[in-house]
Amino acid sequence: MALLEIQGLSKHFGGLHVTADVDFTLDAGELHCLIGPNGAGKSTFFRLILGVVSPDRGKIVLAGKDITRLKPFQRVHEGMSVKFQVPGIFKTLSVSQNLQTALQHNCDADALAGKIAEMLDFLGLAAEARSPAGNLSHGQKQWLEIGMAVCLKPRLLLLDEPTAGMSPKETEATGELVKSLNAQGVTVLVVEHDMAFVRQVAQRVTVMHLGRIFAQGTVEEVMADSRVEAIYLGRSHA
Ligand SMILES: Nc1ncnc2c1ncn2[C@@H]1O[C@H](COP(=O)(O)OP(=O)(O)OP(=O)(O)O)[C@@H](O)[C@H]1O
Repeated sequence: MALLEIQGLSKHFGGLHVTADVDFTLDAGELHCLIGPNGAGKSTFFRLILGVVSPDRGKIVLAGKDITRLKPFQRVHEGMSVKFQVPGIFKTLSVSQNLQTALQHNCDADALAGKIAEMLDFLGLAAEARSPAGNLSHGQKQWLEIGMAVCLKPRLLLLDEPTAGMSPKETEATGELVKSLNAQGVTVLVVEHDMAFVRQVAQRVTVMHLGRIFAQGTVEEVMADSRVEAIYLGRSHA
C-alpha cells in the first residue's frame, strides 16, 4: 500500500526546472534511498515533501490525504518526521532531557522514564544519558536526533544525509539503527551520498538527475545500470 504518492510535482527557480514533473510512490514499510549527482534536485524534492518549498504544480498525498498545501508543522501532525543534516538537538540539555522534549507530547507522565530508558538503549546512548548533548560525538548527536524524530511516532521518517561527516564505523552503526527502525515498522526515505550506506540499508533506490527520476530499482539493479554510472561520472545527458 502506498504511504506517499506524488504526482506531477514541479518546481522551477527562474529558468531552472529543479523538480520536473516527478511521479514517485513510497510504499508503507519501505526503506528507500534517494540518490543522484550534485545538483540533481534531491534536496529540493525533499523540501517539497516537507512543505518548506511550495510546488508550482503537482500533488502530494500522505496516507490517502492530500497534503500539497499543508504547512510543514501540519505535515508533522499528519505523521511526517524529519532529521536534517545539521543536528537540531538542545546542546545544553542532557541526552535524556532531549529525548524527553520529543516524547512528552505523546507519552503519559508515568511511562516517560521507561520510554526514555528504552530509547537510550536503542540508540546506544545509555552511558551518556546525563551528559549534555553538546558533549556527544558527531555520530552520537545524529543518532540522538534520529531518536528524537522517532519519538514523534512518525508514519514517515525523512532523513537528509544522516551519515554526513561520519567515520565509516559511525556510518555502519547508523545503517544498523535505520534498518532496525524500519524493522519496527517505520517507513523511511533517505537522501544520501554515501553509497556504502545505500548498499547497507536500501530496499529500493531512486536516482534523480536534472530534476527528474532517472532510474529506480533495487540497489543491485541501479548499480549495474551503466547510465547511472555515466551521470555520476559527469556525462550529464546519458
Ligand atoms: N532556492 C533556490 N534558488 C535558486 N536555485 C536553487 C534553489 N535551490 C536549489 N537551486 C538549484 O537547483 C538545483 C538543484 O539543487 P538541489 O540542492 O535540489 O540538488 P541536490 O541534488 O540536493 O544537490 P546536492 O547533492 O549538491 O545537495 C541546483 O542547480 C541548485 O543550484
